[in-house]
Amino acid sequence: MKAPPEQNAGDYALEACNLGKSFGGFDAVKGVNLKVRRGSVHALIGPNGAGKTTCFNLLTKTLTPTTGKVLLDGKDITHLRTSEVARLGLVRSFQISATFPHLTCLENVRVALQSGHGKSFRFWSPISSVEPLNGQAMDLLEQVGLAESAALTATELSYGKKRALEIATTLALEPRVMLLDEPTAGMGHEDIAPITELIRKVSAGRTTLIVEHNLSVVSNLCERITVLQHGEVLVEGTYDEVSRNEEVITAYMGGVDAL
Ligand SMILES: Nc1ncnc2c1ncn2[C@@H]1O[C@H](COP(=O)(O)OP(=O)(O)OP(=O)(O)O)[C@@H](O)[C@H]1O
Repeated sequence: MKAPPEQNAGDYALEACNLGKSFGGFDAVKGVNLKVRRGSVHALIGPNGAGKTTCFNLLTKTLTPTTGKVLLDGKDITHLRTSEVARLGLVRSFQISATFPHLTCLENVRVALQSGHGKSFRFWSPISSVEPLNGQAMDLLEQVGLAESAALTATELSYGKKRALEIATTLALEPRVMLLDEPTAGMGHEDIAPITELIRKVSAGRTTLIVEHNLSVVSNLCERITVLQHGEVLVEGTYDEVSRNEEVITAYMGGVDAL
């Protein structure tokens, strides 16, 4: 039988090597090895308390690991700050609370563009200095289906559209590797399909890692899935592989029909 092609570091945009995090002696994440293939959408799933958020925060440099390394395009970024890794193209989604509720969609995206250009947002910036960003901001709103909502404030948007706005502000930072934390959390059924399609669309040409509880979104979107349990990797594979794995069925859901 022909051997599978060798993978090399260049095949992976993001890697965790023996990643660990202890909180006061409690190992929330232990010895995690994760390789996110360039151009793929990869999910991190697991039961409550499995260590997904801690792992996500380690990868996005919001937390400093107790052990191990994080590599971006093979480069060790373990000791860089979030802002430094963002400049290298690793960007995590903003939470809804991080969008400015009383600014319009256009203004929110413009703020993100300004921060991407290395300028901090100033409410007193003369309008003439930010207007050149309007075209770019409108393009981003167009990409996420919010062009017609450009003049609405974030508070006037439905929950699903707020998430789309959050994705537009993430795209404003020109991510090559995009990390999305529970993009469908708290969403009504009607918003899940459009946001899944939006993530599929904006993931094209990028590498995406998502932490997601909704398994139908994961099966729909993700080529590879890593299952965490008790802070460790239980299994990694395609959705079909992990959903048939006995250990995953027992550990993750406690029932054969659950996945
Ligand atoms: N700052 C902290 N201090 C102490 N323990 C923590 C801290 N953050 C997380 N933990 C613990 O680490 C473990 C993993 O938590 P984490 O939030 O990463 O899991 P999770 O898989 O994201 O869970 P959920 O799906 O419920 O959000 C849990 O037992 C949690 O209580």
